[in-house]
Amino acid sequence: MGLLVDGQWQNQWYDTKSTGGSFERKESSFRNWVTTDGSAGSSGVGGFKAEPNRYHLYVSLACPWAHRTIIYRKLKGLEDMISMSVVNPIMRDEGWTFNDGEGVIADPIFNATHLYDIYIAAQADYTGRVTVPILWDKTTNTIVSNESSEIIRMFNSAFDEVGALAGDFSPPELLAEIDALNDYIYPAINNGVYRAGFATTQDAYDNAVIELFNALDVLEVRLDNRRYLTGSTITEADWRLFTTLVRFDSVYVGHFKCNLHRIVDYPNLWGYLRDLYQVAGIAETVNIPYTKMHYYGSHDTINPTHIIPIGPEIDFNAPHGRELLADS
Ligand SMILES: N[C@@H](CCC(=O)N[C@@H](CS)C(=O)NCC(=O)O)C(=O)O
Repeated sequence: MGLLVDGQWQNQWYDTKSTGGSFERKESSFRNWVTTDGSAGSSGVGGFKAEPNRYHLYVSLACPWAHRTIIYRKLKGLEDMISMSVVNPIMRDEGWTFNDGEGVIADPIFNATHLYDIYIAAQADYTGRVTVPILWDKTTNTIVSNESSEIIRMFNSAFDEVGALAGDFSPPELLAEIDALNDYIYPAINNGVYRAGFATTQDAYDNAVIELFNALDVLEVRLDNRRYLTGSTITEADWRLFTTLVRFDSVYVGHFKCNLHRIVDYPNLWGYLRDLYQVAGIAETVNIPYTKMHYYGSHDTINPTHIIPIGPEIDFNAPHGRELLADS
């Protein structure tokens, strides 16, 4: 794990000293938007028109933020028009690499060895973390965005006029509710598991875990009479929650010490997780062995032996019965 400083790679672990043992995720650096006509989006500069075969996505199959973009690429039928590379699951001193291994799809553009090469290609003096996902523009040779929440909003609609599949996961009438759910779920749950796992003081860990499980309890009640978070249709809020829930019992319970309960202990959350997993195409976006290799194999400070636990056994394909809530 490390970062680039003026385009030079430096190997260092997250600094939690300056924040009293708490892990604070840094803002993403590239914030441009692909739009139907190439006009500027809500941040960044214009010039990124939605066109088939123009963009390339760099991901890790382990990363819950990158997973969002893989799901949207799949559900919106963008696989033939947006190419994709997958980094090696292990991320240690050199950061993410394209070394051969489980799930790896090499970089067809630069044949890069390291993911940081892509950041340097976009900006030779880049300073910052080297994260997935990255949306790369093959026409202007730069990074459009490295912010997953914005990449999925682009994938949701920008390519509709050039052949994407129908489907709007953030329709205008639900947008305020989706944004409110995201604002609640991101700090407490999506990033909450990381705040627990990367904490370096007992207090920081305790606070993160308590907030995490309080939020899961709230959602368990919410899903009692709603099939999905906003009701009877799947929205962006569901996909953003899904990528954390699907990793929870295999990784976050053990590796990040989020062990008050497992997702299989919550009847509604567990049924809901299976329901989303069983949506056509989604199972293909989930790779639990790769995901376990990443977390248990990469974080030296948390798991210095790199031993990967064998379990748990989880049957995401078991019937969930939640279609009975469809009209609520
Ligand atoms: N805000 C970013 C966060 C992405 C992120 O933190 N990705 C992690 C993997 S799960 C990463 O690449 N970390 C490498 C690092 O921090 O050095 C997004 O949502 O796109």
